[in-house]
Amino acid sequence: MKSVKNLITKMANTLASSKSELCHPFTVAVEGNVGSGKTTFLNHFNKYENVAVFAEPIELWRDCDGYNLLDLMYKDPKKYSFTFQSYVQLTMLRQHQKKIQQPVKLMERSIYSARYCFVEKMSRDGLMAPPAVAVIDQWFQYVTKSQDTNLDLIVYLRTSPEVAYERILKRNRSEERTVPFEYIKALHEIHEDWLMKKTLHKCNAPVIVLNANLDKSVIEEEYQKYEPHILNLNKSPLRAKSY
Ligand SMILES: Nc1ncnc2c1ncn2[C@@H]1O[C@H](COP(=O)(O)OP(=O)(O)OP(=O)(O)O)[C@@H](O)[C@H]1O
Ligand SMILES: Nc1nc(=O)c2ncn([C@H]3C[C@H](O)[C@@H](CO)O3)c2[nH]1
Repeated sequence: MKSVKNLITKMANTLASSKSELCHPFTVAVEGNVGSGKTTFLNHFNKYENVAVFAEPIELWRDCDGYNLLDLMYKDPKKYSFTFQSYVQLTMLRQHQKKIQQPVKLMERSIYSARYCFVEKMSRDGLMAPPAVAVIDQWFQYVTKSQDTNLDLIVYLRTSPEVAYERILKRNRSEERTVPFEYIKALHEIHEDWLMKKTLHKCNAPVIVLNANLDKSVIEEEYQKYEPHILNLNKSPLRAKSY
């Protein structure tokens, strides 16, 4: 009788853990400077069927009811920073909320880097006035406390500003043509403070750091080195508590 009871308990626990995985997949955010190679990294993981990959919703930012908010932001940041970040925060929330069948969710950036890196930079540069920052932050605090935006792992594609900038020029995205090196350098320092020194804002998950300066011809090995962590093959313990 005892063995049947144990068997039923075991089955119930297995069911519960698989159900919880369906509701709360192991969620990984790939973070890094502009041009650090996030899209390229995501493409490497697209081949795994148990990973749902979500690229940054840049096409939404390029066409919000017919407006290219990304272009407007880069062309007139003082006028459009708040507008752009409001929409980025909404679209990133939607990415966090997307339900998947797979056990692992891999996202390009997150609602956290939008707030902690980009809004931070706009605030420092006086491109977003303090009242506007306060409103963005109130939404950010409310959303990250009331919705499941938790991350289980952050992959930091760490580049030098010089390498990132060189790649931006080579990719030649139309909206980024006016982006100066100083912006990329400052954004690099903000990522370093957030993810390496952990002196800026909260770092909401364990961070693994990849040397994203490595050239395309050899970087696959760097990606492969961390696959067990990213695919959660070691079945990490229960999810971190909500933030
Ligand atoms: N390891 C690498 N070596 C050389 N070039 C690379 C490497 N990774 C990416 N690139 C190239 O650099 C450019 C930027 O790469 P990618 O679009 O993946 O960066 P990203 O982090 O997604 O940029 P963004 O933040 O702007 O979306 C692309 O032209 C890409 O082909
Ligand atoms: N200002 C600002 N806030 C964000 O939250 C944000 N997220 C991404 N980006 C910019 C970087 C690339 O040009 C392009 C693609 O990543 O979009 C952002 N820009």
